[in-house]
Parts: sequence; structure tokens; C-alpha cells
Amino acid sequence: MSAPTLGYAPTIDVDPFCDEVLADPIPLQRQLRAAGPVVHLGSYDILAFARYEQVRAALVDWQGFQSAAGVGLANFRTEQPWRPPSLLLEADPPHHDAPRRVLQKILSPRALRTLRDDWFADAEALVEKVLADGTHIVEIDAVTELAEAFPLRVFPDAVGIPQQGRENLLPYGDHLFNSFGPRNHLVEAGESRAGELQEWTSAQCRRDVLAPDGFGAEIWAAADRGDILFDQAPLIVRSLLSAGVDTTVHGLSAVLHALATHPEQWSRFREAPAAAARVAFDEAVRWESPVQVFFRTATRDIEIGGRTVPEGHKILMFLGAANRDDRRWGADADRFDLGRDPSGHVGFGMGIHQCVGQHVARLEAEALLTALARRVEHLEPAAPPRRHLNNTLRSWDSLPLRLHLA
Ligand code: HEM
Ligand SMILES: O=C(O)c1ccc(-n2ccnc2)cc1
Repeated sequence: MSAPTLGYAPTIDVDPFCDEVLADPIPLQRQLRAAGPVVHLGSYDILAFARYEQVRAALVDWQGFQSAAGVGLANFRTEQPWRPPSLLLEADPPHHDAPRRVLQKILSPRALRTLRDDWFADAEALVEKVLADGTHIVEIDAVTELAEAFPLRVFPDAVGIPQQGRENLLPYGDHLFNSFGPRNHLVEAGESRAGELQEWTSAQCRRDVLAPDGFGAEIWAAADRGDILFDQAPLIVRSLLSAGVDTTVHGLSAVLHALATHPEQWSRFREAPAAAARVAFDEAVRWESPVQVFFRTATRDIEIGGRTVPEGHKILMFLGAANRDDRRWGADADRFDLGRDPSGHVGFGMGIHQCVGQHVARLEAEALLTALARRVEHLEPAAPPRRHLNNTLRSWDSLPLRLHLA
């Protein structure tokens, strides 16, 4: 790679996708932020941003830092994508515009209002089921029994896919999020099933298998209206199946872990759960950043942070590091604090690609946390949690909790 033409970027040789960093990225995030506004990652020979200012600047500059060459390490200008590129995540305007407009309307807060009562009732039913076999104190694994169970109970039905094969959703999403990183052992472990999972996922996007009243059918109806092309409809349904489960599973795990390890915050939360639920979830997304990183590709030589990113080169945005940058969040950036205003965090991205499913995620969190607040007076870790390793997602495999019932 030609050296940047202006200034220099300090090199850090730590591999951000090695198991040790994936298990605990905080030390590397501190090192990257301290090194400077732009850092050269020796292990991949690319430039990276870990400070809030540069990450935000790159996210909103979609003309300078494009998504159409892929938002992972692989550069679609020179490498074949492992699956047909996303019409939203891996597209730039103008191609990005119509698919985005269609999903934005289908997943808007107003459109989700029709689901609110059902999702709140379902969250209560799930919490009752999980607490049923306990007396005053119940021990659970919050990952499998709550964080995975709730999205899988409500989201596939909301999309309208058949019951059969829904257990494929989590492994498909896990492989997808691994595939944004380098081809390491995590990607290799998922490759044996990748083809089968991709075929199953694509088969769920056909109009004839989708329920008549779900998000999937609404996407096909947009094609009937001419808002999108008919051959775009299945790929946009695929976006929902790719994005809609793993992300919320790990977002819910993040907020449950945060509240369980900050008991004073849980008491505060229970005083006004409806209002607190949204702040708690966004503060957990800032603090934990379930989606840790995304890449972009420079469309021209771009000056940022006093350095130049050469045209055609990939850059890596450390969203998690930006969300804990004390230049933006103050000296207590590392503290999970329900008294903070987390707005402006980049856990859902920023700009034209900002998460179009964020309102779905927030509604799921609000429903589950409100149901728990009603029945659980105190929650605490029952045993050390176990991290789930993924090239993009920060999450847990197991979160043993002890719940003291109200
Ligand atoms: C806690 C849960 C979630 C987190 C942390 C999250 C995070 C993100 C981030 C960081 C981006 C920006 C990607 C980029 O800039 O390249 C994004 C985009 C996106 N998200 Fe999410 N997401 C979550 C849940 C969801 C859900 C539930 C859905 C679907 C129902 C969804 C659908 C999408 C789509 C389609 C995009 C691409 C938008 C575009 O390119 O215009 N996400 N998400
Ligand atoms: O279109 C796709 O396949 C796709 C779109 C968005 C995500 N995503 C990432 C974070 N939130 C959602 C994942 C996959």
C-alpha cells in the first residue's frame, strides 16, 4: 500500500480480530484512541478510526467513504462477495435510496405501534414462563431464556416467515457478521453450513411462503406499487432476516448484563420503567456496542484527522471505541449510567445508513425490560458470564443471573 500522502499514522500491530481482543476489546480501544485520530493497522495494512470525531465523520461522509465495495474487510472491487450484496448495507445512493425508503416506512415507530401491545403481552408471557418454576429467587441463563427467546418469539412472526427452520436464523446471522471480518477460524467454522443457511434464508424471502400481513408481504406490496423492482423484494426481505435477530439478541444480552452488574441502576430503572427502558437500552448499546465495527472504502484521496486515506483503500471504524471516547462522553465514558443522555452514540451508526431497524430493537427492549421490572425486584450475576466470539458482534454465550422476585 502506498504511504498516505499527508502526515503519518502511527502503526499498531495488534490484530483487532484475534480471540483475545474479541473477548475484551477495551484495552485495544484505549490504545487506538490514544495513538491518534487515524491509526495504521499493521496486521491488515489499512487505516482505522477509534475516536468519536473521526468515526462519526466517516459514517456521515457516504460519498467519500462508500459502502458499495462492502462494509467488511473484503473489497468488492477486487473480491467476489460470498453472497449477493445487500441493497441497503452494501449499497450507495442512488441505488440505496428506494430500498431504504421502503424499509424505513415499514419499520417506522408509527408502523410498529400495531405490534406494541402484542409484543408487550408476549414479553409478559415469556417472563411468567421463565419465573414460573421459582419461588422467591430464580436462577436463569438470560441469554438463552430471555435475550434469544424473545426476539425469536416475536420477530420471525412479524416478518411472516414459516415456522419451519427458524433455528437457522441465529447461525446464519452469526456467520454473516463473522464474514465482515478477516477469514479467520470464526469464519472457517461457519463455512461448512454457509451455503445451506443461505439457501434456507433466500427461500424464506419468496412471496408465496410469506404470511399476508407481515413485514415481508409489505416489502412485496411495495414492488406492486412500483416503489422498488420485483427482483429487489426478496433481497430486502433477506436484509430483515440477516439483521433482525442476532443484533437484537446481543443488544438485549448487553442491557441485561449492564443492569445486572449495576444494581443501583436497576432500582432506579424500576421507579419509572417505561421512561427508563429506552434510555437504558440506548445507554447499553453505547456502553457495550453490540455491533463493534464496520468498514468503508475511500472513493478518492480523503484527508481526515490530519492524514490522507488513499483512494480505493479500506478504512475500519471502531464504533465501540468511539462510544467510549472521553473526548465525547466525558471522563466517565466507561461508566454505564442511566442518568446520561446517550443520544448521538454511534452504536446504530449515523447518517444515511443509520440502523433502519433501531426502532424494532428499542421496542423489543422496552417490552422485555418493562415485563421484567414488574416482576423482578433485584437481579445479580449468578456465575461469571461467557463471551460469544464474533468478528463484528460483541455478545455473550451465557449470562447466568439470579432474579429476586418482587
Ligand atoms: C441492537 C440492535 C442493533 C444494532 C446495534 C444495529 C446496528 C446497526 C449499525 C451500526 C448499522 C449501520 C451500518 C453501517 O453504517 O454500515 C445498522 C444498519 C442497519 N440495520 Fe441495524 N442494528 C440493530 C438491529 C437491527 C434490526 C432489528 C434490524 C432489522 C429489523 C436492522 C436492520 C438494519 C439495516 C437493514 C441496516 C442497513 C441500513 C442502511 O444501510 O441504510 N438492524 N445497524
Ligand atoms: O442487508 C443485509 O443483509 C444486512 C443489513 C443490515 C445488517 N445489520 C447490521 C447491523 N444491523 C443490521 C446486517 C445485514
